[in-house]
Amino acid sequence: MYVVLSCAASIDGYLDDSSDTRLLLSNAADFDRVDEVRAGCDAIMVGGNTYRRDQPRLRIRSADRIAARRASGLPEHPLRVVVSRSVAAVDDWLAYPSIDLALKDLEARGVRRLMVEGGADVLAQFLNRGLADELHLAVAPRFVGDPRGTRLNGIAEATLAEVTQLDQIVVLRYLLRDHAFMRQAIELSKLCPPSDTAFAVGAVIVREGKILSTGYSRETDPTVHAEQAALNKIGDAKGATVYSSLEPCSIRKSGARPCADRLIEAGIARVVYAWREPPLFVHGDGAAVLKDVGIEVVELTELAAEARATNVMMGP
Ligand SMILES: Nc1c(N[C@@H]2O[C@H](COP(=O)(O)O)[C@@H](O)[C@H]2O)[nH]c(=O)[nH]c1=O
Repeated sequence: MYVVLSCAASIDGYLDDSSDTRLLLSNAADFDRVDEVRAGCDAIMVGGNTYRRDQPRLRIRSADRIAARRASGLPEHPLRVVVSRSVAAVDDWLAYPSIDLALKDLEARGVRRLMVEGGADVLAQFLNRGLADELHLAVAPRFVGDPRGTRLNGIAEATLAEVTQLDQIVVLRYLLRDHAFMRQAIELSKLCPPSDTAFAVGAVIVREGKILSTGYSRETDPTVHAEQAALNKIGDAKGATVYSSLEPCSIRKSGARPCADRLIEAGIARVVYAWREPPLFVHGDGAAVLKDVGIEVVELTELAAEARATNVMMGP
């Protein structure tokens, strides 16, 4: 299940103040954006406090979006879910005593995309436990300054994927799994048969939060690169993200087709790498080649040392 966290915060990071009335931080355009995200999901979740205090409707507002869902065979609205030990299910709401039980049952019900709209406790649990794929944060141009209000708390690693301005609101879209997938790629690099003349690299190909394929250097023959090995195992990688512990190559000493070209040809949408290729064997600029054709490229410099450590020829 792909999990999208969505909330609006003040400049000072508050999701809500301590008053009984709902704090509206979004503007009309932003509520419309939220409506679009809702329409793309199978279920929407809130916590018990939000359920009690806000009495949220969690319905799609746009008639066009409802019609589009109906036309594609979906129910008009996503399922409505509350996680709380004390709230009982009413109307068509689904109530669960814990996030774990909710996720298990929603998965069984065929929910593929879940949106979580709050409150702070539920969002923090998803962040702290690494259960979420994306965070959409709308920042409103005001301060709340209420020490008894609730803030967006949590410990997670995030990369910025998109910034949108809707009049006075800035919407930040963060991806929350890049670091975990990169650590998996680095683990794969440890499986590479040793070589003094080539790097040890691991690669993971992911689409919509699911791993499509993995590979590592020299996995299937003495010259194969990690991205190439991973691509070779699947027919379709269109729109996927490739995590590679090393920047994809743009030139190969052997004259073989560089990985950057292979990634472009496969229709890869996004490339994340940890370690920029040092000019040891060739002078590569894979990242630039990929960016030139409009592929989103992200460098996780904070994991570069870990990716490099597998390569003993680089010295300590
Ligand atoms: N106030 C606020 C949000 N509040 C969220 O929306 C829910 C209410 O949904 P509904 O009853 O369908 O309008 C509420 O319970 C809370 O989770 N969301 C945002 O994007 N921006 C905002 O400023």
